[in-house]
Amino acid sequence: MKIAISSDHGGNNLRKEIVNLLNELGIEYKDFGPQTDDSVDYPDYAQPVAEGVANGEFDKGILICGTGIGMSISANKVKGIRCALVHDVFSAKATREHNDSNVLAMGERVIGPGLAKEIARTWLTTDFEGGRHENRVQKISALEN
Ligand SMILES: O=C(CO)[C@H](O)[C@H](O)[C@H](O)COP(=O)(O)O
Repeated sequence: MKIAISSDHGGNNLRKEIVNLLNELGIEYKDFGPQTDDSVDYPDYAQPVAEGVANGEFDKGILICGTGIGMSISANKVKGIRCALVHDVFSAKATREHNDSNVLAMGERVIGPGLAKEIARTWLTTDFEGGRHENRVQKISALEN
């Protein structure tokens, strides 16, 4: 599995925590930054991650900003992206099983690093259930056309 990850300035600290988790789990990743704490615009950092997942270069993406909202709105503008904004472990599991979400968004100003790491771990290790959810995910894709 290959992961793309980025944040804005509001998500820098949590991004570093999640990068540590990816290292612990032995998961390959590309970190799209930012490399400084300067204020940046979240769509600029959502774009390479979302496009990289949509074009198949990466299997999944993780995006972090202050709330996760700006990142999730931006990512979901890219065709093929199903970005889930998640702040609890139940939803992390459900969005993989039911929605086959391919990007996870979280907010550093909303939850602490312990919970965020548990959410990311759950999201990364839960498979799509298929079955009745297959048709629903296809209908999401149909909305893009
Ligand atoms: O997009 C967001 C809100 O939906 C993120 O939380 C951003 O990180 C936030 O807007 C950045 O705000 P700042 O005041 O410029 O740090």
